[in-house]
Amino acid sequence: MADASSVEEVCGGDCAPVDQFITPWTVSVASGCTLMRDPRYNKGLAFSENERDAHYLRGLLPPAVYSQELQEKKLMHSLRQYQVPLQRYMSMMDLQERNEKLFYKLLIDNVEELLPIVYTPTVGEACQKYGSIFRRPQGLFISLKEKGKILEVLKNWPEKNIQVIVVTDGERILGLGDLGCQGMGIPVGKLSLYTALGGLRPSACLPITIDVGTNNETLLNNEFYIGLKQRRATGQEYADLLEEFMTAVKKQYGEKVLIQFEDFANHNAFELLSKYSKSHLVFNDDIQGTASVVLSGVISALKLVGGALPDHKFLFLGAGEAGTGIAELIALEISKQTSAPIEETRKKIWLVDSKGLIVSSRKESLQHFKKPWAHEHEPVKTLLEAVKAVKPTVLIGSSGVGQTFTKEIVETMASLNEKPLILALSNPTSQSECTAEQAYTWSQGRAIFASGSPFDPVEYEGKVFVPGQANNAYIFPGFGLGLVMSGAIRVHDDMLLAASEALAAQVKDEHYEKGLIYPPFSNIRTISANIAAKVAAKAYELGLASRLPRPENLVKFAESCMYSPVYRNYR
Ligand SMILES: O=C([O-])CC(=O)C(=O)O
Ligand SMILES: [Mg+2]
Repeated sequence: MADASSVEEVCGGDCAPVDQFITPWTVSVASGCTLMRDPRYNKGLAFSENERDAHYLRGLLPPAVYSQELQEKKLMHSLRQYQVPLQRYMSMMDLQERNEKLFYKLLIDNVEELLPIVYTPTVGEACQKYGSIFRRPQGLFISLKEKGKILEVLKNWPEKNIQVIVVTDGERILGLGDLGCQGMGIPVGKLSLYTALGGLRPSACLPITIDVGTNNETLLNNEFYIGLKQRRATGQEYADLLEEFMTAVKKQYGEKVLIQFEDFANHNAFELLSKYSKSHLVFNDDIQGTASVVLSGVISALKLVGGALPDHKFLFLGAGEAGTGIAELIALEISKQTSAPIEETRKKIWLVDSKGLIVSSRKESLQHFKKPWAHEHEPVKTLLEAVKAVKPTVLIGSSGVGQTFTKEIVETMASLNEKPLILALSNPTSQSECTAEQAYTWSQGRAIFASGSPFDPVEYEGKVFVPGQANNAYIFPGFGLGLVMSGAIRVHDDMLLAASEALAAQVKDEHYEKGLIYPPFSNIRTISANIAAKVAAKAYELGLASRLPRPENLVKFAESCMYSPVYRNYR
C-alpha cells in the first residue's frame, strides 16, 4: 500500500482518506477557476479575449464579452426585479463576494438608489436576520474565546496594509438594540461606504466584531445564533479584552491605522473614546460623526431659518452618544464664534432623556456624560412640556425610539417658530422620531426637516418637499480619507468642525430651494474629497500629520488617492 504522503503528492488532498490530515495548498498567481473565484480580480463576462487566452479561462465562460457598463446595466435591471429590500441586500452581498470592482461600480454610480440597501434602513434588517442569511465571513470575529490570541487573529486576516478598521461589539446596533455578533453587518456596511463614498481601497478596510456575549434573550435561545451563547461580559473582563484588542491593532498595523468605534452602548462608547483617544487614532462615528453631520446641517439651515448659530436654542430628545455628542460640538462651535466660554454656550442647549428634562436637581444621579447639560430649571417630565418650557428653535431626536415626535409636539414647534428645524435622527426608518410626511403636514409645510434614514419626497398642498438625510455617512468616509492621506496620528475636535464646515459649504442655492440642508449623495465623492482636504489641512496645522511634505493642493491629492472601480487590464 502506498503511504499517505505519496498519495497526497499524486492526487492532492482530495484523495486522502477522510481521517488523515491534509495541507491546504494554494497558489500565488491566479488563473482559470481560481482567478474567477477571487472577487478582487474576477471580471466575469468582462474578461477580454486576450485575458481568456492568457489566463486559462477558455471554455470556463460563455462566448459573449461584456463591457463593465453592460454588466452594470444587467445587474441593476435584475436587482430592480426584487421587491423585497433584503433580497436586494443579499444580491449586493453576493456581488461583493463575487466581483468586488463591479460591486463598487454599482454602488458609486447608483449611490442614491443603493445606499438604502447596503446601509440604513436595510442593513438593520440584515443584522436582525444575520444568522440566517450568513454565508461567508466578511470580517474578523474576535470573541472571548480568542482572549490572549488577538494578535494571532489579526495575523490570520489576509491583508496586511490596513488603514481603517470599523469595530462594533453589537450592543446598540442602530436603534435596534443588542444584536450581539450579528452586528457584523454594520462594520461591513460602513466600510463599503468608506470605499464607495470616500475612496479608500477595499483591501485597506477591515470590519471587526467583538463578541463578549449578548443580553438579547431571543438570540440566546435561537439554535442558529452565530455568536457566543452567554450574557455580556462587563467590567474588568470587558476592559481587558478591549485593551488586548487595541494593543494588538497598534502592534500589527502601526500608529496610523484609524479605528472607528461603531454602535457600542453609551457606557462603553464614551469610556473607550476618552481612554484611547490619547494613544490611538480613534473616532466614534455615533458620537463624533453624527455630531459633525448635524452641526453641518444646522449651519447650512441658518440660510433657511435665519439668524446666526448663537441666536438659536436647541432641544434634544435623547442624551446618549448622538445627543450629547452633537450638543457638545454645537456648544464648541458657538464658543469659537463668540469667544464665550463653553460652560456658557452649553446653556443654549437642553436635553430630555427617559426621565424628562435634564435639570440641575437631577445632577447627582446623572451619568457623567449628561452632567454638563443639567441647567437650572424646575423639573419637567415630558418632551411636550419641555418644548413648551424651553421654546427651542431646533428640535433634535436621537433616542433611538420611533414615533416620539407626536403631532402635538410638531404643532407646538410650528406655533413657536416660523420655520422650525426638526431633525429625526434615529435609525433605521422604523425608529425615526417622525416621518417626513408627518413633519411637513403637522407644521403646514413650514418645517425644515432631515432624518437619519432616508424618506421619499412628500407632496403637501401642491408643493414637493425633499427631506434631507442627516446621516454620518456624509462625514465619516471623507473624514477618514483626510486622516489616512495626511498620515494623522490623532483625531482632534477642530477636525470635526472643519468637516462640518466643508460639508455645509457644498450646499448650493438649488438645494436650498428644495428645502434641503445637505447636498445630494449623488455628488458624494466630490464632497468627500473636499471634507478630506479640510480635515487633512487641520491635521497639518495641528502638527498631527505624519505624511510630509504636505501636498500643496489637498483636494487634488485627495481625489488622486481615491479607489477606482474600473477594471484593470491583465497582462
Ligand atoms: O448607521 C447609521 O445609519 C447611522 C449610525 O451610525 C447609527 O444610527 O448608529
Ligand atoms: Mg452607528
